[in-house]
Amino acid sequence: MRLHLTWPLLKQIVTVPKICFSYSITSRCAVNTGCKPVKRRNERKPKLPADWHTLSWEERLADTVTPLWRMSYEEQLQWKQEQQHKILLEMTKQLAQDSMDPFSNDLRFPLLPIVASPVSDGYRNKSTFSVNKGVDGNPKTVGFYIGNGKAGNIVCVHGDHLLNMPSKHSMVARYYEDFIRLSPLRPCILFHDGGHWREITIRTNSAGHTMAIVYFHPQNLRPEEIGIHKATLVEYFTQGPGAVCQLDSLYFQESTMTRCSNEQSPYQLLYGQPHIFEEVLGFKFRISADSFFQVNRGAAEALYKTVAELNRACVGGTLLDVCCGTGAIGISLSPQMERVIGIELIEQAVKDAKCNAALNRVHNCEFLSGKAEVVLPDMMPTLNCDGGLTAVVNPSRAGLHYRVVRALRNHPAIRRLVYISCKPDGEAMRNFRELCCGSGFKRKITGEAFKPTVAVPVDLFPHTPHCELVLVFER
Ligand SMILES: C[S@@+](CC[C@H](N)C(=O)[O-])C[C@H]1O[C@@H](n2cnc3c(N)ncnc32)[C@H](O)[C@@H]1O
Repeated sequence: MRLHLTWPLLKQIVTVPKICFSYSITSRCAVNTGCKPVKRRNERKPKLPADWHTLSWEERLADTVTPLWRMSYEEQLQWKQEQQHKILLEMTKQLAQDSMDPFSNDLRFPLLPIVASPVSDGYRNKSTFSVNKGVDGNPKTVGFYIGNGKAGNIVCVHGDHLLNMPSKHSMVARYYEDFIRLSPLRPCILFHDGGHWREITIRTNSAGHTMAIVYFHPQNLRPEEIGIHKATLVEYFTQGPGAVCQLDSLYFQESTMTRCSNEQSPYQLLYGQPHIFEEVLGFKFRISADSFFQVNRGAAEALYKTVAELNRACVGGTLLDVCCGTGAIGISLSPQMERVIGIELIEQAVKDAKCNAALNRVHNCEFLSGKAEVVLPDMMPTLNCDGGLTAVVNPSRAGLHYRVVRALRNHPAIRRLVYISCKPDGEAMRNFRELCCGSGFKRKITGEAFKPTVAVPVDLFPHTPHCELVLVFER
């Protein structure tokens, strides 16, 4: 379809993108979390078909970002259960080595059946699309990478066919592609090579609201020049072809690094509502552009219910919600606790968490801003532990800093700790060993060792190899 536009800033003839509204996915997990880059080499994935390089680009992309897509959801759950069993066996082996106990190749605690996601398709509420050279060589293609920079074989493929993203995300990405193709500015593919248009992140909620965040490299443009392109972008999405996306918020970030926090470079609201809201377990959550929120709302409810069940033994005391994001775990557990203290690195997320407590009339939660490794060790000695003290930790893939584990372990009042990890075979494994090792293992660990007592996988990421593992440690 060709449209003759009359809107002032882009008076051109535009071909509206042919959009296949099925599903697609982001190539990244949590972003803006301040975590270290993740090594993907050791990731557990099913083997690719032998003729992988003869497959279509779409199949190769699906095999890269949703490698379980060929299996039924039942088979996926079984596969994940087996993977979690292997990871926990490896953990048991490492813990046995640390304590010089014999290892008999069995788990010494129950691994409960994986909790399924209530929705297996189109579940993502956040996706980040890259800009790079497409299959046809067009450098203004918005999608997901296949290949790698070192080998120089990156191809950016549209993700419309992928199974885990709502069609709205593909739609906004396609219109963003159309917009940048109309723009006289180049895409920013390699930072040292110039160009401006970078990724787009799209967030949606169950009420159908949509937030888009456009990342832009300013290079040497003057603020007034950038202002013209921002105005063009707003016009495209409010009065031009992109208006069909019905964005509720449009943000813009001038970013010269792969990831910038709001403090490093503010998220500029160009249009609409400053926040997106979501409801989880009857609580309402405000989510800012920079804040983490679990990508699968329905499965997040299952996760938080699981944590609440496992925390039952600690009802009534104080809960430390370490790496609390917008306060989802602490607030959802607040009815069973006397007091909740959340700690979070991202300032916008802490503001959200405080607002969320107020929004839900929850009066027993407080949220502290900063690195857990700085905040927690100073706070621990001042805590009133009458009624008991417990912790739920849910760090990024980078795991907890050693100082956090040490502060938790050295506090005698903590008898039970719930560790939630989406990558238990990564840095979290180091934390499991630090929690369970003998006192002499590392300097200044004086507290009694923990032991794993039960594990429950919860599937937040159907079609991918990942799930969340909830692991309870007690002493
Ligand atoms: C996997 S998210 C979990 C968020 C929250 N528990 C939830 O369920 O929504 C991890 C969170 O840890 C935060 N984080 C990362 N490094 C941190 C640190 N050193 N200290 C405190 N928080 C940190 C991230 O900003 C992110 O919000």
